[in-house]
Amino acid sequence: MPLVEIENLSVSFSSPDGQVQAVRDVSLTLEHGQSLGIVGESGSGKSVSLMALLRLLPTQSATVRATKLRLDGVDMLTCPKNELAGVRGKVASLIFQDPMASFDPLFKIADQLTETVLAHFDVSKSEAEQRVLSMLNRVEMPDPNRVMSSYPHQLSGGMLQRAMIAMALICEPKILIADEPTTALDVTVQAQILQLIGDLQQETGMGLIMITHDLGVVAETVNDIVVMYGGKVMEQTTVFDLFEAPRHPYAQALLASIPGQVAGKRKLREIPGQAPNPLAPPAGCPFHFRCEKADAKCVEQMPVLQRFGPNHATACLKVMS
Ligand SMILES: Nc1ncnc2c1ncn2[C@@H]1O[C@H](COP(=O)(O)OP(=O)(O)OP(=O)(O)O)[C@@H](O)[C@H]1O
Repeated sequence: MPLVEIENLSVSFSSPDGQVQAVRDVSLTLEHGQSLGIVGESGSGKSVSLMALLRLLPTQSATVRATKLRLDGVDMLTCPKNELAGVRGKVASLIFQDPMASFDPLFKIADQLTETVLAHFDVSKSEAEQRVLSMLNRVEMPDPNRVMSSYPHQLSGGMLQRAMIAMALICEPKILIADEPTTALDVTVQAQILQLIGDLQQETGMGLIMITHDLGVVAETVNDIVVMYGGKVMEQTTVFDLFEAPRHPYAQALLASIPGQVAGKRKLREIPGQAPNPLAPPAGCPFHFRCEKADAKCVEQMPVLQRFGPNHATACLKVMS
């Protein structure tokens, strides 16, 4: 039984300007112990897809449709509201870009982590404190004893991010969902944190979904990858295959935008043009406005994901023909 099963997921939001079509017919699966990156530029529907899975979207404005939405076997579409927090708490932990948001500024790090342990496990306070210290060591926190007695504002960005990872992992989740976990950090610290997340995923055997706009971020941390654009999946494959032979013109453009990939230059290459308007998505391929290969058919016809071998699927009319 897969850890995550999302099938034909569509999400829209009602807004004063109309319906925002945030996610359109997205399907993806994650097996236990596997790692997946969801990549795409801002607004492509990455976070909303995962928030829909966890049933964390605002019920007043969001309409969620799917033929399957399962987390560790639990049907999240029919799960009673009063059981959702329990399912999420037992199965999934989330880490975000802003670790400050996960901590209460008024309490010491040790107290907050210890409370988390006590809420999840039937252990004594001193045992919980031991677990916290050992987890801080595991996330390679510098000077963990000092960190235990510090308030959140006394830690650097990198240390806070390590503390948030410790808080996420101390619940022993079956899946860690990391949404742009390193965007706010400088490049050296970013690399250390990504390495840490990758190592911990291997060590614990938990599943990992890494959401990012940066292909470089997932290259070292995950095995499989979903490339999203305009609320849709454009390409689905292994990281290795994507880097070796990207098929979709958008995936090719993303790869070309990684510093160092463009013949000798270390400058980010922008993809010219604007993302599609989610209030009025085009009938055809959402990337056709910016695609050098697009023709009249791409403007009218929505490409479906087509398989090329066991591990590679692409939604592009030009690749099929
Ligand atoms: N609560 C909401 N109400 C209305 N629209 C929303 C809401 N949340 C997200 N959206 C819209 O849904 C679309 C997809 O957003 P989403 O956050 O999933 O993008 P993303 O790919 O994760 O990008 P980012 O990296 O910037 O978060 C965007 O157009 C966004 O404005």
